[in-house]
Amino acid sequence: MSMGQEVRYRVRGGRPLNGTAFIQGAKNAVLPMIGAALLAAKGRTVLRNVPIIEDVRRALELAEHIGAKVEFHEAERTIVIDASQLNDPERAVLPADIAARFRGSVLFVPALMHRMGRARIEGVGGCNLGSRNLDFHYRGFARLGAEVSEDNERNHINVEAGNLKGGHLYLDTPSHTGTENLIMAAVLAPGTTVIEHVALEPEVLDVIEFLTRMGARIKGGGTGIITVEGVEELTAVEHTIMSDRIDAGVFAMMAAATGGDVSLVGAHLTHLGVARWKLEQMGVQFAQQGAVLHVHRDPAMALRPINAVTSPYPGFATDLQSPLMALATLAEGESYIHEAIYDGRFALADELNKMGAKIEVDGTRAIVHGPNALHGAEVVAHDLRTGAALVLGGLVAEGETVIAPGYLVDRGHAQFATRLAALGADVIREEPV
Ligand SMILES: CC(=O)N[C@H]1[C@@H](OP(=O)(O)OP(=O)(O)OC[C@H]2O[C@@H](n3ccc(=O)[nH]c3=O)[C@H](O)[C@@H]2O)O[C@H](CO)[C@@H](O)[C@@H]1O
Ligand SMILES: C=C(OP(=O)(O)O)C(=O)O
Repeated sequence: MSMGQEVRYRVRGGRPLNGTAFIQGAKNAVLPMIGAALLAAKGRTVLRNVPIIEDVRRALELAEHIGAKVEFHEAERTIVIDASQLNDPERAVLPADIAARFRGSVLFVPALMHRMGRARIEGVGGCNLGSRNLDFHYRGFARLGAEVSEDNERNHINVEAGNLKGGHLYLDTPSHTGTENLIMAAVLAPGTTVIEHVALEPEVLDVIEFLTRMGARIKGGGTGIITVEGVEELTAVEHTIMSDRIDAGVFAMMAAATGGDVSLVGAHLTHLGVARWKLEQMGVQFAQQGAVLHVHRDPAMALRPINAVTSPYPGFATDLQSPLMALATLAEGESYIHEAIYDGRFALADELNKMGAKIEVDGTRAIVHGPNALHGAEVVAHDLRTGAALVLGGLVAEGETVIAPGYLVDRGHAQFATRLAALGADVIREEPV
């Protein structure tokens, strides 16, 4: 696609962010919850506080494709899902044209296994961040009794799952979606399943809460070891999705970059983990007042440089590494960033360098030589968070920054331009005509 035919973000820098912004519901909680809703054979699931993002639209298309009835009431930010008709094994397919557009598609596999006895995965997408294997998922399904085979010629994965039963599972590293997927595979498998070395992310706990409300028996959320007692059926229930800590982190960093003063409705400091402390060290001031997080950065004080290493929660979130890199270009001195989750998440550095930054990358380590006066440029959003980080860069750059493809930003941030404009930023989302 050429730049003229796609959504792009156009940002003119120089205005501090001030005012109140609403933090969206969590992308990385709603996607597993849509997968979990498909486990209920009766009734209608109601999910509230749903972010209006492209990944949710793709997930709903996928749910319809396999036979669910879905309604997305956007004004109410509510999804209603009826999965009672998920019984045609011929439809147990995740087609590449939808599934390859977002990572969360892999979270549909447990529902296909339990409801239809099989699954064929023709593609799984997600941001291109280097190698992103799914071996922990498939190995776990196999230990629960599924037969997983690879069709190398077509690049498909076939899963036969007639008789799942509880088992002892583990993850090599605490994979976020891996944890959610193995829990969902276990909740309807007869017997006890123990899963060791699981993820502790707040979204995982929200998914456990949702599944528990549906009737699942899950213990140990947040401890690193989870025990699941299989139940016979799950019921459709109502749930309000937690707020998106990455969206909150991005808005906080944008306020920091511009020397602004914002109130983030729904944001929680505790969900930021180590990112909170790193931003405080840089000179950002936080105050939690109930469900509102106040963020301030004194424009008269220079931002301090920082060292950060990404790691699973509560470590510094890899999804916040990109906006941190953009913020660090403004800090007085050298910042060191080590990306320890993904081996290819530094595509942002070259784009920021086009805007006047001085960032050196060596494998999974980067040095940001600040401070730099950024200037506008035409830049490429290689992935979702690179896109958001470039919008951050644009907010402090001299002149105009044009960021494309905007689709990647729209995958994960709802009404991004509208919310930023409400804070006083000059950001426009341009649609192709
Ligand atoms: C939809 C969703 O929730 N996406 C989030 C989720 O992605 P996702 O769940 O895909 O990330 P994981 O935690 O699984 O991946 C972390 C690391 O483990 C590796 N790995 C993972 C699974 C596996 O079977 N084999 C394997 O080797 C991956 O290649 C990666 O290097 O957590 C990431 C890490 O916080 C975030 O960046 C993503 O925003
Ligand atoms: C990497 C991300 O998402 P996904 O796992 O959906 O690609 C992200 O949210 O930054």
